[in-house]
Amino acid sequence: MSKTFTKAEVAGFKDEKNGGLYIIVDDGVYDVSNFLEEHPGGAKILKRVAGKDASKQFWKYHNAKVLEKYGSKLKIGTVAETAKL
Ligand code: HEM
Repeated sequence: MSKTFTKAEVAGFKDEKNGGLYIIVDDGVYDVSNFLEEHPGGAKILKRVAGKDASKQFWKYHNAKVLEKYGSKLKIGTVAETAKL
């Protein structure tokens, strides 16, 4: 089940009580709604970047193994626009 999202659509998912929390890492969209309590780095930091592109923060604290392990569980789609300025 993979969907294509625009960044604007992902931006709408930043509230636990209102649809859930999505974050963007590179060109992937991850639903971290049910991962908040499980996240070793804490729920607070994920809530802070919810709805946004958190690639920079993600790669600061994790390596590719993290996405290999959790990616299939949390990834719900990809972002349509990948252009970086
Ligand atoms: C798909 C999303 C994410 C997953 C699956 C994930 C998973 C993990 C895992 C498994 C760890 C344990 C350390 C390790 O094994 O490397 C961790 C630690 C951590 N994560 Fe995340 N994380 C995600 C997103 C984020 C984001 C977006 C941030 C920052 C905004 C963040 C900040 C941290 C921090 C600060 C730690 C603790 C590092 C430490 O104590 O050394 N994580 N995360």
